[in-house]
Amino acid sequence: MTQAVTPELRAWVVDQLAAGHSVAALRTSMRMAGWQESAVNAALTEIERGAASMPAPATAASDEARPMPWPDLEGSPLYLDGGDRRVHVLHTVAHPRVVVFGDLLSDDECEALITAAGRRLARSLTVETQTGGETLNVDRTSDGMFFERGENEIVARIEQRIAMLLRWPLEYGEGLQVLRYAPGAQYRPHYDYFDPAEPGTPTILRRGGQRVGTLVMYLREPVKGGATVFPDIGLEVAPKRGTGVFFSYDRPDPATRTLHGGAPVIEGEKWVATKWLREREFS
Ligand SMILES: O=C(O)CCC(=O)C(=O)O
Ligand SMILES: [Fe+2]
Repeated sequence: MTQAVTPELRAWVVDQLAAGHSVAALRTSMRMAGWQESAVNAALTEIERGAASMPAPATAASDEARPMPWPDLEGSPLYLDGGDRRVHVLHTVAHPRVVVFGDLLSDDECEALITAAGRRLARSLTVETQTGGETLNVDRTSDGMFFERGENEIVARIEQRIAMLLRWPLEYGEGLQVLRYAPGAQYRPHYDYFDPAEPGTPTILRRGGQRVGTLVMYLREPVKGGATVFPDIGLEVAPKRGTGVFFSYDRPDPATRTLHGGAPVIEGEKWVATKWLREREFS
């Protein structure tokens, strides 16, 4: 039996959204109230269609904690269960919310990602050269590519692990991005959320909502340089292979103190894989 979307349910969802509750929080409440996933999806789709033409609420009126991707650090554990792997908790910061994971990826997993991504990086660079359409972004001088979610066995396994560690549905994640930094390459300090003031942002948000968390995983260590830096708090995370730095941000605002960047690589090559998490399903 499929549950129908009643006018009451629809009205309730509209009210909750107007009060500034996130879609992720609504999904959780609806599921807890016994609504089937299909009814939840149908209601949200219907309302999203209507909401596209409505102004967004001016501010998130609620002070209530909304669900965020974050590991269970209750009792300050040294290790976390990543399902198929025991992951180390090396370092945490409260504001911004940062956690550094050790032994998140095996050496073999790092190499497999580099090999799979490297083929595609080479190809995309060739295409750019052929068309002459290479655009040089001075803020980001690395080369990158995206995997599809679940594209191959390694990617799927890592995505599963991340979902379990961060207690965030796999479907809310973007495809894994791989970046390669040659000597001199860097990623200047930036925020990963989409700037609400940019004209293109509402369109981007239609697919999965805002970004709420970033996990940067180091696949290959440079010889020198290449730390992930958080200038607001003076934190530098060393790009150690297999380690990952996660940070979350509950609103698209510099007050989250999530300004971060990739410092210039001085010697050697740095490779990272980045997983961005959205507020809701990214499809
Ligand atoms: O390479 C790094 O250390 C940071 C990467 C980053 O900020 C990103 O991928 O958004
Ligand atoms: Fe970033």
